[in-house]
Amino acid sequence: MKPKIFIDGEHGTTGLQIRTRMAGRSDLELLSIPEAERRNAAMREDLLNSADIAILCLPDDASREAVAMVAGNNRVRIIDTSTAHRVAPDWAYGFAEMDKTQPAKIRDARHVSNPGCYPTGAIGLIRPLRQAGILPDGYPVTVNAVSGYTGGGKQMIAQIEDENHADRISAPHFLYGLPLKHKHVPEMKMHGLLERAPVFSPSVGKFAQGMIVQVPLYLDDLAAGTTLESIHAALAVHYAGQSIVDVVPLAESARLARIDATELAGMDTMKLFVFGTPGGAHVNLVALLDNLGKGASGAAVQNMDLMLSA
Ligand SMILES: NC(=O)C1=CN([C@@H]2O[C@H](COP(=O)(O)OP(=O)(O)OC[C@H]3O[C@@H](n4cnc5c(N)ncnc54)[C@H](OP(=O)(O)O)[C@@H]3O)[C@@H](O)[C@H]2O)C=CC1
Ligand SMILES: CC(=O)N[C@@H](CCC(=O)OP(=O)(O)O)C(=O)O
Repeated sequence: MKPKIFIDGEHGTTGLQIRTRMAGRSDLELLSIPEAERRNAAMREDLLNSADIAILCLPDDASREAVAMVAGNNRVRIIDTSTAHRVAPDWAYGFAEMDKTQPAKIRDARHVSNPGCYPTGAIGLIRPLRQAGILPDGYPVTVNAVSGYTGGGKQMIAQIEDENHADRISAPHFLYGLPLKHKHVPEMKMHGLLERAPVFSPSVGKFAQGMIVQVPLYLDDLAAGTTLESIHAALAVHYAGQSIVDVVPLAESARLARIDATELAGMDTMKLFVFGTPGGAHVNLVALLDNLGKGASGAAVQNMDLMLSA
């Protein structure tokens, strides 16, 4: 029997992209809800309870409600793409490359929380340096980022694409999250193994898909003797043996004049760069990804496949 997959929120931005990735998969049976019934709680409850894996592509509150709908069902497994369960101790964090043991944790989990798009970049850069002893306890980490506007879901897409929208956004690039209380900070802190919450400043550019996450650091304030080379080596060792996260060689990074935020649009991989001048005082760590690829839908499909491999 083919595993039954239900995407709750399949007509939204993340859900649609997961559906696209599953098109043509003859190894799966996709359960589907008509678009007009997408908020029909009774139909959703029925489909959620009929699935082997339910992928939640909903706002946080609706995700919590969906989890409650399967509370009495000890068979259905869940992947939640929302923020609702990303620091919950009994949910596996769905970032397979963050540790060598993480794929097995995801494979065997009943409940998997898909990481946020920004945290995928930030944790991807920070965690290996914490584990290697390069980034000291208490270092004041900052994370600056730009996302494609699909990161804001249907509402932001309409605000940017619909010229007649009542709350139209016409800026080519804008900062938001200005009170510095973004919902992604707790997962960056927890899974980045940080003692102090990072200062996180996100922004949106007028392009649909793509993302740059930057973590600038002072070399003097890292472990004694840290260089661009030793940071690069720690990342390269951490990500050896897998094909999703690519640590770009230092010599290749040194030749680049600029980074295009849309370079990986449509792809489910992530590139990590180490920038700076040998002998200089600073290093800028950069992650490049698609907010809807490795940042959301691509990661969800990767997690589903891991869970199905159990
Ligand atoms: N977009 C991105 O890049 C990323 C998104 N995520 C997360 O994925 C989740 C979905 O986001 P996204 O796809 O962008 O959002 P969208 O707004 O594009 O889609 C959400 C979908 O959920 C539906 N929905 C909302 N409330 C309910 C409800 N109570 N019951 C049933 N359906 C409901 C919406 O229907 P309706 O059209 O009626 O509103 C819509 O179809 C969010 O938690 C988001 O934070 C995570 C990483 C990246
Ligand atoms: C551009 C934009 O608005 N982005 C969203 C994050 C998108 C995302 O990653 O969703 P999760 O919060 O579920 O992780 C935001 O900042 O809230």
